[in-house]
Amino acid sequence: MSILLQTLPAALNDQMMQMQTQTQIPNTTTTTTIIDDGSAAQDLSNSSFNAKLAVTSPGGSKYPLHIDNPQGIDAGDTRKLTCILYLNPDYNKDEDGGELRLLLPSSSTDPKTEMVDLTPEGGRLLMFWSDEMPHEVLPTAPNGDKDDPSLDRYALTVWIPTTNVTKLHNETSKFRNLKDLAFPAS
Ligand SMILES: O=C(O)CCC(=O)C(=O)O
Ligand SMILES: [Fe+2]
Repeated sequence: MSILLQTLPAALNDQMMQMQTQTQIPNTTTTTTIIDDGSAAQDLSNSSFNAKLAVTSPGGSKYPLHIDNPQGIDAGDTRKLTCILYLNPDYNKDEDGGELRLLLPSSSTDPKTEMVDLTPEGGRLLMFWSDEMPHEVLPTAPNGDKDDPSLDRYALTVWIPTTNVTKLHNETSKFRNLKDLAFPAS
């Protein structure tokens, strides 16, 4: 784990690691990357990050639809990349719930979103832009006993800031309209 955390920002700024849009869903793969294909030089920090280990209780706990960094520099928030590593090795997709739901563009020409649900299987690493991607966590083990610790959902999130605030809420991103589509009243 420590190796991952130390090398991830540098690797993401490496030309060899620049991602094209790549969505691998679901069960036979452990890595899912949903990143704009114009991702060269987002100026990700290689010296700082925030991290959170979230333990979500069974019995239907959920996390509502949101964008991690909706306001960007207006709120003093420079987080650009969200990386989530799921940690439940024995995840049971029929009972354990807690899928991460992403709202993605239907197509490059269609002003609609489609939902993509990803199971939080242990070992899956998911990355997306913190300032653009609407997402929510569906109920965790909705029929499970809320006091059963074996049903707890574990997720380690690392947020990596950009050192260049012009990269936040960039009007040239192909995901720039997702916020309005996901939150039409706001
Ligand atoms: O645990 C997850 O799958 C996502 C959690 C999340 O969206 C967040 O902490 O902002
Ligand atoms: Fe989030």
